[in-house]
Amino acid sequence: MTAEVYRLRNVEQSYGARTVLRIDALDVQRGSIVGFVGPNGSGKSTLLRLLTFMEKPSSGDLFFEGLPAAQVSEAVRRRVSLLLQDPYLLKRTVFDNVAYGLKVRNDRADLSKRVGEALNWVGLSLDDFGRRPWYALSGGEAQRVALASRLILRPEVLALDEPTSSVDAASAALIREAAVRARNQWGTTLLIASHDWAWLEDVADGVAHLVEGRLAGVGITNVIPGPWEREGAEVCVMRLSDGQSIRVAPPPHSGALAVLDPRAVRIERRRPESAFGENFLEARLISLQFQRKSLEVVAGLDLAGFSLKACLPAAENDDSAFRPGRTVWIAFAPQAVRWV
Ligand SMILES: Nc1ncnc2c1ncn2[C@@H]1O[C@H](COP(=O)(O)OP(=O)(O)OP(=O)(O)O)[C@@H](O)[C@H]1O
Repeated sequence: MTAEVYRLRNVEQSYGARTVLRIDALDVQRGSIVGFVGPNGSGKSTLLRLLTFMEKPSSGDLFFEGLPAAQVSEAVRRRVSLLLQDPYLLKRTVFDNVAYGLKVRNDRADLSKRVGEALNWVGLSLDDFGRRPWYALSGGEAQRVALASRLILRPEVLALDEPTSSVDAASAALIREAAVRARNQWGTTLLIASHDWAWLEDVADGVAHLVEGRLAGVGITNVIPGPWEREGAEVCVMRLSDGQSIRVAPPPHSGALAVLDPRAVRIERRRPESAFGENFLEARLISLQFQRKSLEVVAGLDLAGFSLKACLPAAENDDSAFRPGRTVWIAFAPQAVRWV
């Protein structure tokens, strides 16, 4: 078995004449947790459908465990499971829903015990829920039953598409714990599309940012939205609604995305005396979030209506100089902006 469970090269997905996903390269290691974040319509669900064999890419190479996707057997595909935001349950009891996958596989040994265990993983008991029909469940319970019906199969890959966005906080916590436990206990590779950025940053080995169907980067990333205007041959400008502007080198082709590493953004408390060669902009500090893994503090900034992130080493904020609500100055070099 390869260490890489997925390898994608130049994968595109189009619907009619519209290309909605264009992934140049993506590798996923076995047993890793990969998060996918991005605005609505950026292609997260489409990518998860390709990775779980629900759809075939329009073009490009998708390898699963070293094999081209088209050659992956039905038995192997069944070890890959997708949980959607709105769970689909069979019009049967909770027990039947959770047991269904095992029955289809003709694997009926200790059925009740295994259904009970799978339900326990998501905080439900067989005694209380086993005989309940599908319609007598809250949204959070239904989502947990749907997850249990996948966990009982001990999937090799579990893809979760916005698994917690329409459930309450208690159900969300149970879903998050059960998914991570599957990875820790069985080595299940987790692919998670979510707007829960804080959770992904906490548990994922890498968080991939999708913007307009393309991978804008892995880790905390800024995409500067534009629109960009040419100012001579060497400079492109984005004009903000408050009169400020951002200047960068021109893109290599139209349609490229401007990406700015948050570690390349400096935050200053006062207006700098000289702005020569750098972008200096007034911003409002909205949030500060400590990252346990990197020991950094991520500052969320509002810049005339669009948000930007900057990383502060934790020690730098010892004197609480930066507090949410304050006006600050941010600085970054034009060359810090990459085009992808
Ligand atoms: N079957 C389809 N036919 C046509 N267009 C589609 C189809 N599926 C997705 N799209 C389009 O592809 C783009 C990406 O959609 P996708 O659902 O993958 O985005 P997403 O990042 O998951 O969005 P959200 O966060 O809103 O769930 C959207 O513009 C969507 O309208």
